[in-house]
Amino acid sequence: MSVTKGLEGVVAATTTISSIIDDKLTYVGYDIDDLAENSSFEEIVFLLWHRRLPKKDELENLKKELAENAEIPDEVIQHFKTYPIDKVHPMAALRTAVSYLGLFDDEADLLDSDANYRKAIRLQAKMPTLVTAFSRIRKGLEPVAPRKDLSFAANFLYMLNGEDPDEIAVDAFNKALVLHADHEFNASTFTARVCVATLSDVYSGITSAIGALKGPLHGGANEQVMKMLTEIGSIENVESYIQRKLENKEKIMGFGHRVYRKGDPRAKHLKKMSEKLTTLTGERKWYDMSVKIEEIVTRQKNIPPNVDFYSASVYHSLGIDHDLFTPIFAVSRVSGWLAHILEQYDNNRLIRPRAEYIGPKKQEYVKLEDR
Ligand SMILES: CC(=O)SCCNC(=O)CCNC(=O)[C@H](O)C(C)(C)COP(=O)(O)OP(=O)(O)OC[C@H]1O[C@@H](n2cnc3c(N)ncnc32)[C@H](O)[C@@H]1OP(=O)(O)O
Ligand SMILES: O=C([O-])CC(=O)C(=O)O
Repeated sequence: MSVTKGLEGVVAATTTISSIIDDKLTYVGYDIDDLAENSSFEEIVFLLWHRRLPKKDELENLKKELAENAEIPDEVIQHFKTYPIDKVHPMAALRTAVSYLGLFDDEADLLDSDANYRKAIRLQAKMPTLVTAFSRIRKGLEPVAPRKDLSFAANFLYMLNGEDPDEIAVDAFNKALVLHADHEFNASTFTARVCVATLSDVYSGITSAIGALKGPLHGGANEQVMKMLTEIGSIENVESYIQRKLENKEKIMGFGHRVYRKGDPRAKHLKKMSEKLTTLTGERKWYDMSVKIEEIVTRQKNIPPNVDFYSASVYHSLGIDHDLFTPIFAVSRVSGWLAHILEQYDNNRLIRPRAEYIGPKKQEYVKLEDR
């Protein structure tokens, strides 16, 4: 047996959902650059789940289904109110809430493909409501009910703040959702697939995926990037802060990737958005500091930024609390997780690799009283 640490380069299955080839990302063969410039997030959801772009009426129908399923049970709202609100990270709250939500879905344990598709709609529709309801409850505010006349992106911002978002914010948020929707066999998607490959249910798959996304080496990095930017504080401090980190062999959050070598194709879109939004808010320093960090890390380590780096200053500029950055990633990525879960069920085999045992062998058992 040969072991590849972290399964680097190991191809674990086939997929028709997304690909990363020669540092290019596609969803069902469509280049991420085209999708980022042109698509609504709802179109991406359709594309990932049906492997083709929707016609107008199909898109309208999906939007309607998402809008009609966006409300969450009152029990879930009341449940949030029992959480130790000032200690709980929103990703932990989301992980718990998705699991809890499953208890109220009569079809939770039905595994036929129609029931699974209906659950996919319900979960995708409810994720923004869960995140925004928790965010409001912990601030002592009542949750804002979803509206049926707003796009997916606009509805999120509306439910978060309780007021109509402006067009620039909606466009930026929509683009961020498009860019985060799927990414081949990343850690959280793989986790979801491993879970449902036991023929466990969709809610278990998504709950496991949220747990995996939460870690700072994966989706949790976007919050850590903003923490770093806040700690640095101003452009004059960038050089010494980053040098110190590199000398101490600490990782710079938002840099590096297991698959991309020349760079993450999503980062340039977020960088452009960061420049635009930070200029508009009069807080361009976050963008300028980020650019300087990028210069130093690429010059010294030749490690380019990933999707999490510039998304931090984008979300900050949209007025979003820093610990909601990763839940927002989940609001988008649940579309990819669901696509992969449905693909896994369609052609399932238990996922069960081997481990090479390197511990002691042929040990002789010694009775408790003789040890
Ligand atoms: C949505 C996402 O999940 S994107 C990734 C989000 N995560 C982050 O931004 C956290 C920071 N980045 C990292 O920790 C890593 O680059 C990962 C986890 C993304 C990829 O990890 P791996 O493929 O296992 O690479 P690994 O950690 O082995 O790094 C390889 C080398 O590059 C260095 N390196 C990798 N990333 C960084 C970084 N961000 N800062 C400094 N050095 C780094 C490592 O120290 C290592 O150097 P060495 O060979 O001298 O020991
Ligand atoms: O693919 C990965 O390893 C991580 C990543 O960029 C993502 O999930 O978007």
